[in-house]
Amino acid sequence: MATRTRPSSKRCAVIGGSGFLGRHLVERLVDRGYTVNVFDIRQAYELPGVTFHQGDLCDRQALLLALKEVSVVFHCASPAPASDDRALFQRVNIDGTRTVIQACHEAGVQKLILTSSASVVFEGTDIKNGREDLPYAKKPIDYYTETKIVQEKLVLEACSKEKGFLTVAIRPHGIFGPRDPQLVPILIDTARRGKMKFIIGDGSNLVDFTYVENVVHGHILAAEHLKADSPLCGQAYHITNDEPVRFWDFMSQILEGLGYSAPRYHLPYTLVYGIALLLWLMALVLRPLIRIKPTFTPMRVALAGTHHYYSCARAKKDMGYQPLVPLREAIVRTVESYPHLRKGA
Ligand SMILES: NC(=O)C1=CN([C@@H]2O[C@H](COP(=O)(O)OP(=O)(O)OC[C@H]3O[C@@H](n4cnc5c(N)ncnc54)[C@H](OP(=O)(O)O)[C@@H]3O)[C@@H](O)[C@H]2O)C=CC1
Ligand SMILES: CC(C)=CCC[C@@H](C)[C@H]1CC[C@H]2C3=C(CC[C@]12C)[C@@]1(C)CCC(=O)C[C@@H]1CC3
Repeated sequence: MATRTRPSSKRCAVIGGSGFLGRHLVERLVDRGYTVNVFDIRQAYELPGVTFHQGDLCDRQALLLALKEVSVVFHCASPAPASDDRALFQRVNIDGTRTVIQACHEAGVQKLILTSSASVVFEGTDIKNGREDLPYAKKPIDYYTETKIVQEKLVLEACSKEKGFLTVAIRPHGIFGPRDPQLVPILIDTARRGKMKFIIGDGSNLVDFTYVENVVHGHILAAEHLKADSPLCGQAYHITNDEPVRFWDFMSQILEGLGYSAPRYHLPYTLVYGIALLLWLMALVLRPLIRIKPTFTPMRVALAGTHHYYSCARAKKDMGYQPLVPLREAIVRTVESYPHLRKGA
């Protein structure tokens, strides 16, 4: 058992603090006067006021060292959705989260803030202004989502005022911003391979894209408002930019901002989804012989061709959330942060 001394409310740990969201969160926490322990499988940077603990979150002993004298834990580690590795998702998002909760108990941590995902309610069909009381997806669109659902339930069910252990889940959607290794790089890679010519469906589907600083703001508000007498205990909160945008307009603004042409030709949604499903099945059958990673997975086609935007009214009401950076400004900042992905660079 770890020795317990009274933790300071300004001492926190960020599990997954070397990742895209995690690092932005760490930087903001340091600005706000927190002392931060980062726990991650890799160390990606150095920062004054931050102590790194390298390890796998499934390793309780390693975690305990990072949680010593910590009162608030942010858990934003996960394998990347693109890894599509069921056993890895199960091990890290489910078994690993159980270990995180257990280690929090042993270390005397008072608050656990989980980065969940709005996709826990998404089944590949339209969601318009979805609220947190939508049921969890019965048929999640991939293993990542399947394990994010179980992970969220584990964390919210662990909330116990009696034990002095409070939990909350933040559900962001479509996080983007400087240093994101997914959205802009995937988009530009697709454009460079000449595959960004088509709009899937009629192009009118609205989606939430959330600037990383707004997601960070939601996490810190949640941590600071989470108290035994607050409505946040054991609840999930959507955090978005609160400006749903046409998926294809958003993609076009990033593409054009970086000097590429926006897609112009339309393809029927059901046709592209059917082809993606076929390719995915073929990849599954051939997996023992050869590992293929198709660009157009059914999950990606569903994300690109359906409405999926969420209400953050609950976060506004319970924790005074308002996005800090509007979408237009967020897109400008993001485009400027990727000079190496500019056409011709
Ligand atoms: N990006 C998005 O659009 C959205 C993200 N989310 C959630 O936000 C969180 C952060 O996402 P994001 O910043 O994009 O992801 P990143 O992959 O950038 O960050 C996750 C970090 O966790 C680390 N990690 C993975 N497995 C382990 C492990 N077993 N032990 C310790 N550390 C580990 C990763 O290391 P390594 O890179 O080596 O794997 C990485 O540094 C995730 O929980 C994700 O599900 C939710 C909604 C949308
Ligand atoms: C809204 C949301 C949850 C975004 C998450 C990030 C990624 C899932 C997207 C980032 C770039 C997107 C993209 C496509 C699908 C979804 C993304 C990977 C396509 C592959 C969809 C089909 C195309 O025509 C090309 C797109 C490239 C960019």
